[in-house]
Amino acid sequence: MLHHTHATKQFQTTTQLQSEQRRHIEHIFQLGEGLDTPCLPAQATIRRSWLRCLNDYQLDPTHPRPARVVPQQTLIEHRESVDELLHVARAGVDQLYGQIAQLGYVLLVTDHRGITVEFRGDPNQDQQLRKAGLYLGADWDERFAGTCAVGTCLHDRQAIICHRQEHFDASHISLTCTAAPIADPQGNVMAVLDISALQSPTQHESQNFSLSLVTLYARMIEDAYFLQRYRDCLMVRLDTSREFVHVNGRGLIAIEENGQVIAANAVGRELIAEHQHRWPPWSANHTPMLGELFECEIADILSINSGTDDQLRAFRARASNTIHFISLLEPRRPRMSQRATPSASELPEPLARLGADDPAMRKVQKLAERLRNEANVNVLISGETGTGKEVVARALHESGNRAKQPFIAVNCAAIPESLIESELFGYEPGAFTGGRSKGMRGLIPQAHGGTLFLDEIGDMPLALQTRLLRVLSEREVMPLGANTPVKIDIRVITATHRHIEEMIQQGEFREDLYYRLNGAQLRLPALRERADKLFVIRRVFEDVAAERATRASPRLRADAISALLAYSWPGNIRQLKNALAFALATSESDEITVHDLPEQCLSQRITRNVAAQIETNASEALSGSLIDLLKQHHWNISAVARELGVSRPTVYRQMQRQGIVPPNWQG
Ligand SMILES: Nc1ncnc2c1ncn2[C@@H]1O[C@H](COP(=O)(O)OP(=O)(O)OP(=O)(O)O)[C@@H](O)[C@H]1O
Repeated sequence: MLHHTHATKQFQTTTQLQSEQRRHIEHIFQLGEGLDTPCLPAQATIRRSWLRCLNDYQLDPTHPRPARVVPQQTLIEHRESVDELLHVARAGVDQLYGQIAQLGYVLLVTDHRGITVEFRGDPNQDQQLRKAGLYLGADWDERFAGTCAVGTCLHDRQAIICHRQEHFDASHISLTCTAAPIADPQGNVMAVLDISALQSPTQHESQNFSLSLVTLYARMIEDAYFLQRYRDCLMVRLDTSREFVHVNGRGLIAIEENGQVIAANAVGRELIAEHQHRWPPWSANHTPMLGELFECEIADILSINSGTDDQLRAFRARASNTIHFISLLEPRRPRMSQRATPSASELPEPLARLGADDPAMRKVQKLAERLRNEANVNVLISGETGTGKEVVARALHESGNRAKQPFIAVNCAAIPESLIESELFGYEPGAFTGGRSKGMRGLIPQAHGGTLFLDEIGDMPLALQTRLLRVLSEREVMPLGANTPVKIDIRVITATHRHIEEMIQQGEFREDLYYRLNGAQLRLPALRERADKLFVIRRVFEDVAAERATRASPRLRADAISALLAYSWPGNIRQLKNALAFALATSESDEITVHDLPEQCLSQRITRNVAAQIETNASEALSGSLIDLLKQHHWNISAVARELGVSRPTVYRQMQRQGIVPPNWQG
């Protein structure tokens, strides 16, 4: 009997919902036809979004779409792109969820494309939540899901409630969702924080508190991310209330020691905007001095911690004439030339030098530390071009017990296919025409006792892969023309920027060799993803300046740092190094400013297909004049690569494509 009543009730609810959905669809069409009735949503943002759905995205309200959850691999890629943010946000996400879980809400964090990359919800409601799209991997892009809190928040870049019938898609009209954007230090939305519930009271006002809560947490996460990003910098924290500066100072501004602003959080950017009387407020090309924003000397700011008991001081903002209370946060890490970090100091020096505090790099450093004396574990280093694969291979070698033995680096893309075998294995006198009369000791035997680093392993021809496999399993090589094999004891490190798994599927790389080489894998992060980007910029600047050794001590000004931080670096550390070398070579003063940087570093951030893009750029740059350039540089490939701002392998690849063979390789 109980069962029966329950079934009847469910049936009524379903039919009731269906008629509500029909009415909802009618309302959407009414708006589309330009009618205005009291049943239509009051919020202008919602109305505009409905019209976008109808007119721009051509969504059909009569065809509600089931929630779309992206495949696992795609989800992993989306998560990776906001990995650092998620890491920083975790505590805030858990705290917020702790406050709303009892009220029947779930919590979502999406990336800037609307894909749910973090989720908290009641596992007992798993089925229903998944069906409603309240799930890890769910796609809430407005163009797909229609008007919804996440998608519309992403479009309008502001916090929003999307309550029940305000959703566009009829299958979402029982949901209530509230979302707020999370912006990066440049003000670009990089994620959205959302809380949603399957059921809620009908009144819109019931969600006002959700809006305050989500907005508050989004700001806290944004600020935590900002503090993490700029923790190597001096930072001022400010608020118009003296009591709140230390606990919740709303403004954060990272500065150089001379008071030059490097970056600011949302409140800080507004303050700068007031000063600059323009919008958008933030431009890497124009960063003011703190003394331009407030009536103060930089010395007043720098002495805050020692000057007053409560460690804050009041300054008047020049633009608004309001008083701000300012406290000073010292950098958490040692500045500029102090290289070691507390955790890094436990690492051997060559490994500690690789990074300051980036989660992916820390993983690499820790794993390398464990592997440094494990010569039997072959290490594969992967990462985009210019991320420092060879530098890491050397650091691994130098930190281990083979440090005093040879480190032989072989670029498989740089040696012509016809010579690679003799170069690697060596040859006996008279083994082939064109060879040296005394024969040659191959690169593999040269690495005996030490480390052999095979760069661009994906470019090794298939036939040679078979021979390499044999060398690795038998631990001996047979030089060309020799009768007896030579015993070798080598540690093998390989590197690639290609997807070897895909090459295996296409039959271009031997699977058994891959497993043999991939005893452990070190994945290097792209420069644009590194949390310690500032450290890398400063470190590379020091290296480049030291190499030149022509100036006393050049300085990188804050405006230049800010531009370098904002750029996406498709060519990674190599490109950064080239940009800084260019700036040092062409600047007329010891202070490198944003105006000294190559123009490309000031352009918009590139986010997609970066590796492909640099290859294309390189191809274009190289297409006509490569042979002339090579002749001009007396066939010095490194010099040509430097001039073009590309890697040596890229030059080699282009040479291969264009059939150019250096004179000393022609038999
Ligand atoms: N941690 C670092 N600190 C300073 N300079 C670095 C660091 N890592 C890399 N570099 C510099 O960046 C440049 C590129 O490094 P490297 O050749 O190791 O990259 P790669 O990943 O092997 O490149 P490719 O894929 O093109 O072979 C080099 O000039 C190197 O000195």
